[in-house]
Amino acid sequence: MGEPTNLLLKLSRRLFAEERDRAAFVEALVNPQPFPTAVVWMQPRPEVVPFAIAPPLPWQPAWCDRLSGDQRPGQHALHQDGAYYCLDMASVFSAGVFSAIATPTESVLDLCAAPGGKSMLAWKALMPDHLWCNEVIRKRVRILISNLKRCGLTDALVFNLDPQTFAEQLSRTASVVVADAPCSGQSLLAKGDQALGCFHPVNIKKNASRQKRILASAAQTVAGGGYLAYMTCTFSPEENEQVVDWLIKKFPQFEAVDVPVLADHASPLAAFPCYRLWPQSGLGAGGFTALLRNKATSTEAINLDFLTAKGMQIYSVERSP
Ligand SMILES: C[S@@+](CC[C@H](N)C(=O)[O-])C[C@H]1O[C@@H](n2cnc3c(N)ncnc32)[C@H](O)[C@@H]1O
Repeated sequence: MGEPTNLLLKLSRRLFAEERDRAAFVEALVNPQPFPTAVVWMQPRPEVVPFAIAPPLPWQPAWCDRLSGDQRPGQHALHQDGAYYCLDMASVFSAGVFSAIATPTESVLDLCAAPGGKSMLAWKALMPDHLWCNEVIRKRVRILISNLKRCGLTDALVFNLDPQTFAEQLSRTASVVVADAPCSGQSLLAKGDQALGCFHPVNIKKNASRQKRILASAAQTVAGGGYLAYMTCTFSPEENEQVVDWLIKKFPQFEAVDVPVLADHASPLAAFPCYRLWPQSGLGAGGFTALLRNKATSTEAINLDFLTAKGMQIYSVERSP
């Protein structure tokens, strides 16, 4: 077992009142354990699923399976065929907020999309007429397109733009905007990955500023009556509850809404609804998620010229027999 740093111990004291909970949280980060993988079925689930499946969780959609034990679904031929997308259960947890949105939706904009997990989950959960997937880092666009193409989301449009461009060009347009924001990545430790400086106050502050910038653009892009889903894979309140609190104050037309399937995971660190998955739950590496609704009514028509000029189309590939 590794030794916890002072910064991790300090964070644990801010997150939990009970010593037992602090110890379990710290242990999950310094002594990583394997987490179950999830598969999201992008094609109809075969009658015989070639994996051992764990019992479903309350927030797990019917088109998603949680695998038991140490299985490698990414190496199966069905994966190459685009039958499913593999991800961490923490992503499925965060996407649980989609269950509180009426379907079908007109348009979903995923502002921080690569490699594509939340786009896939949004597409399955919300059945949008339009799926717009944006990734600001150019070299990550390729993996995003490759995953969307493999899984058959060839109607999606892919963008490589700063989120501010959407606020300008698709102002008050999208039914749902997803901001799975870059963060300090503290939950990566629970998976045994490195997350250098993830507890350092300067790093946390820098991430919180970037998250607020992204959310300000996101808020301006949501149509009247539409939704903004905010999620991270980190634990610092500065990047989670405090960012949502900032958003509600800055854009008072937004309110955080209840997500009934996540009720057991309500964050005790906010007076409004938002949700946390802890790494010590054993269900996933952890994360934060919140759903905000735009109470305003004004909506603008889709700017088709912008979509045509900046959206990259995904062409389907012929599958080999
Ligand atoms: C947590 S990852 C997204 C994971 C993805 N949503 C998924 O489920 O597969 C955050 C993404 O935000 C992108 N990003 C970094 N800086 C950004 C910025 N200033 N604005 C928007 N996205 C940014 C990163 O390149 C990264 O792809």
